[in-house]
Amino acid sequence: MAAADWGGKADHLAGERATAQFDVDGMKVAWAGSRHAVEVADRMACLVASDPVFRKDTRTMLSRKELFKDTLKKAAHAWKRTVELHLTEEEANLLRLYIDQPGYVDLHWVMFVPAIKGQGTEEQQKKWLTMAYKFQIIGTYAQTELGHGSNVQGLETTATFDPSTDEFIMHSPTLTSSKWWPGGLGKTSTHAVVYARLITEGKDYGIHGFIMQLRSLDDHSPLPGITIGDIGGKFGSGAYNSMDNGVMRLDHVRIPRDQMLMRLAQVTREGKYVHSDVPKQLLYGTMVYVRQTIVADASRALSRAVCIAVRYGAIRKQFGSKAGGPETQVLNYKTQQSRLFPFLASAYAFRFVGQWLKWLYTDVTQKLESKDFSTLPEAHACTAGLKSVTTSATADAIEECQKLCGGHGYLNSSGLPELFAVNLPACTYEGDNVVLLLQVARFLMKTVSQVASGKQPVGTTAYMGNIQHLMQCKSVVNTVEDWLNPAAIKEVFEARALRMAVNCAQNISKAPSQEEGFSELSPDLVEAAVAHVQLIIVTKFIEKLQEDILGHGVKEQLQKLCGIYALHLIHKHLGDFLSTGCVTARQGSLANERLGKLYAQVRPNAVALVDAFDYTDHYLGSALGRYDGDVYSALYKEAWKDPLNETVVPDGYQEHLRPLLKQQLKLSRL
Ligand SMILES: CCCCC/C=C\C/C=C\C/C=C\C/C=C\C/C=C\CC/C=C/C(=O)SCCNC(=O)CCNC(=O)[C@H](O)C(C)(C)COP(=O)(O)OP(=O)(O)OC[C@H]1O[C@@H](n2cnc3c(N)ncnc32)[C@H](O)[C@@H]1OP(=O)(O)O
Ligand SMILES: Cc1cc2nc3c(=O)[nH]c(=O)nc-3n(C[C@H](O)[C@H](O)[C@H](O)COP(=O)(O)OP(=O)(O)OC[C@H]3O[C@@H](n4cnc5c(N)ncnc54)[C@H](O)[C@@H]3O)c2cc1C
Repeated sequence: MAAADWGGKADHLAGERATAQFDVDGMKVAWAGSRHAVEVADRMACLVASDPVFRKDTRTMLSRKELFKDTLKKAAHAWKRTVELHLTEEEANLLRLYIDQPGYVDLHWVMFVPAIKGQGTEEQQKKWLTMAYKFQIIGTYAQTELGHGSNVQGLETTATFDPSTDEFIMHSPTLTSSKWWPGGLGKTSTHAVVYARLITEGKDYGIHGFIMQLRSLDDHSPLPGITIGDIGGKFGSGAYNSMDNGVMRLDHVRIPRDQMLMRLAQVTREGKYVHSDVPKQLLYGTMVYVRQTIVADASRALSRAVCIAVRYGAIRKQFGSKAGGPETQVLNYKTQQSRLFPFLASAYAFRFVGQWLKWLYTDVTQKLESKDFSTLPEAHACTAGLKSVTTSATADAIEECQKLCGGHGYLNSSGLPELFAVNLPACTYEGDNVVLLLQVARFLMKTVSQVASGKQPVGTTAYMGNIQHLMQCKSVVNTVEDWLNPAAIKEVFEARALRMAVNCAQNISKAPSQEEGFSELSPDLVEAAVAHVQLIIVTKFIEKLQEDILGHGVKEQLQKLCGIYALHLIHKHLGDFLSTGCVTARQGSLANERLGKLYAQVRPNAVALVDAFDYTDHYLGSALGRYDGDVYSALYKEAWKDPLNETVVPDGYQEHLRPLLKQQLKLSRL
């Protein structure tokens, strides 16, 4: 597909593609998850790339107002095409993804609709989702406030029941209770699920969700008592500035009682508070759903950055033989490989763990429907932990890819600054990554204490049941080749994760109270949580390799990437592995030696491995990452599109530059 996009011009990367030792189409299927997934993704990517309305090559040069209007235009056009072409939900989601411009529709589909699905009664779903599915209303998710984001229980907005009118009075009692951040709230949304403290019969029952209409469906003006605006420009050009993140104050706004989302709890006509038999944590269910989707987003963002850096690294040449021979492709430098190939491996690792997480989420949702809530804590820990580890690693990697591309990586036309700016907030939204890792740590501490009392852990913590062995085992690795053994790799990751968790639990137990111990040890707990999450990623990669993987050489390449993913973590976190006694210094250096060999084996396949991501030039949006490798022509062409180049002599010359130059010239003649 990318070849069609490239239009049959010279392929500067043909030599690189010729050295691939595997079937790229087979790898595309492994990456996408199925042949069907490749086909739909291709079709939707081409639809977007071939439609002039979805152009984005000058996006970073637009003013905020122009960018916002462009987003409205693209969203409306996407909806028109969705209806005209009778796209399925899967196709429509992909269309939105390839348009690649954050906007109100993300919040509408990814949070507003799921919040009503998860927290609304059947009747409420029927009423509100019917309108939402037809875009008769546009919704957002208004939880965070100026004063509180992470601490959801600390939110201040109130919803006070008035039995005399059968209404809730929605109110922002303080400046810090202003809703702050919700996407689409600023200028677009007509409705929102608003989270507020429910007060009835004089008692505060904590945070609950309410559906509120915010703007008139006739002229879009805010309804009486509601003050709304945009919170202002954000990091970088283009990027997340297409989104109208908003601020909202409510002044005693009345809504009917039946607009409280009543699946988890109800308020009766008389004002009695009644809690259902479902756990109250389901209030957080929308966040669990979105965290799961963010892992897939992270692998996509990381793979885009890696695709750009690998292709450019194969084109870019610096230095050469002293005898005047050809210069060296920068991708051939070992330092470049050791910085870049772990990201290539991570992109595949995050992709596969994201596919597994989607399965886990579906499984938990089915269990919840039959009132089995037993796997909810694990689903929370897995989504929180994986969201955290994958988004942090992705943001760091995109930044490093910019450096890997040298000066040209710093240009907007490389695509990397925008990719970084748009993915950086994923470390914060849907839960700050450190706050989420502390949730994982809490789950681990509980599991350790259950193991100590003889309970057998299940799922992703099942390894903790093997405590006798894992607390004292020594790695069996004796040669460089031994690090090829998945069982040997898994064992050291399990031992490291368990020992770090047990160390924390033991140290907490020495503190005056559990709470003080947890707080004092929180930096160690975060590291223990990261070790546990990295173990999940490594394990799921190893399990993926046990599946039927079709295509010549595909499995072999994935085995190498799995090795790189695991061994680069051992290298990076060697302190953990040494201090917990899981590996010796010698085994650590054997792992590093193995890593070097794997980099050399991946090198001839690097360009083909990023081709397998199957991105169009439109989606990649990078002069450096073009499929045909014609980097320099593209950079040169892109430069001339800058508004500064619209005139040869710049605006401001007559007022500021000319007088200065004339003045200095006059002075020099005196
Ligand atoms: C180059 C250009 C590219 C352009 C790209 C363009 C487009 C992209 C294209 C597509 C993108 C597609 C999709 C994008 C998807 C999403 C991104 C879109 C938009 C992002 C919008 C962002 C939205 C938000 O941020 S919404 C607000 C989110 N807020 C948070 O996450 C708050 C975090 N805080 C919490 O979750 C909680 O407060 C807390 C930290 C968990 C603490 O909770 P609290 O109740 O105080 O209690 P505890 O006492 O700790 O816990 C009590 C008990 O409950 C358990 N618990 C907690 N949470 C959960 C849960 N979620 N599920 C289950 N159980 C939970 C907890 O463990 C504890 O249990 P215990 O008592 O047994 O220990
Ligand atoms: C681009 C973007 C889009 C967003 N979209 C939405 C949206 O649509 N709807 C919505 O409701 N919200 C949205 N948000 C808000 C987002 O969910 C919050 O910003 C996020 O949950 C973090 O909360 P905070 O800003 O209060 O950070 P804070 O909690 O104030 O974090 C500040 C620092 O304190 C640390 N910290 C906080 N608590 C602890 C603790 N217990 N222990 C240790 N360290 C701690 C954090 O690690 C962080 O370093 C969005 C945010 C962004 C950036």
